[in-house]
Amino acid sequence: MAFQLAACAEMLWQDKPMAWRAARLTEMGFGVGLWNWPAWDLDALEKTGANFTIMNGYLQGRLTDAEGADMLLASAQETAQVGKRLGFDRLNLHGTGLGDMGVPIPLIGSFAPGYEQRARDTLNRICDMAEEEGVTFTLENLNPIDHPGCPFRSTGDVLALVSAVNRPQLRINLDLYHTQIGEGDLIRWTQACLPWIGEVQVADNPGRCQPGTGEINYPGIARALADMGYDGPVGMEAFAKGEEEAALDAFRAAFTL
Ligand SMILES: O=C(O)C(=O)CO
Repeated sequence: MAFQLAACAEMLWQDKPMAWRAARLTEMGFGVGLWNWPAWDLDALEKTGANFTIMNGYLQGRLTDAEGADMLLASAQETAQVGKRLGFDRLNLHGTGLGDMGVPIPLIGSFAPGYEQRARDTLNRICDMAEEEGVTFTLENLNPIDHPGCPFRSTGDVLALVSAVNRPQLRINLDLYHTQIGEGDLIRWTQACLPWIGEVQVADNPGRCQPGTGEINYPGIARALADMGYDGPVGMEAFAKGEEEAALDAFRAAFTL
């Protein structure tokens, strides 16, 4: 059983240019995940020939009201254009942005009554666009401590929405670091999400560093994923404790069966 391993370049070698990081991950045999595309030099990234796996969209708007939904659809479509240019497999609808003064704000939801139906309608519009563009979006579970106020602060929220929309253009980006903080019970949540998983993301807790630096039994999770028949993407979205190369080797070892 071989998983498709990738790592988030944003969190590694933070003193190096992004294209350098993408090239280094490629040399080491990993796919490349990225955040925040407006800051990047797309030409330089394109030249790396990296296998770009998942990109956090630079999103504006909201899922849950007409005006916000139009904005969100437009920014998801811009994300799709950048994603297609670099050949990303998945585009992540990230639930928060940074407002004035760097305070996190919910971008794609709200807690108003009835928000689920409006959110489903907007996600269906995003799926229609994704079908035309030939791209896949994911919705990621976040946790309420790192992302207070975010509507998708539990695995259950994300599972409920993605399973209700139930379209191939919308998958779950199951982030087990966030699940661990929010809910725990990682293997049961993975099993519940399995039919809709587009990617599994990993980091240990506390500290959000590579597998083996905290309390999560990632080799056990890798075995459970294999037993469930999952052989899809696993992305390390984590800081390196120590040297990046050693952190990536530890990640690879945890997910090599
Ligand atoms: O912002 C976060 O915490 C993320 O997991 C980004 O994907």
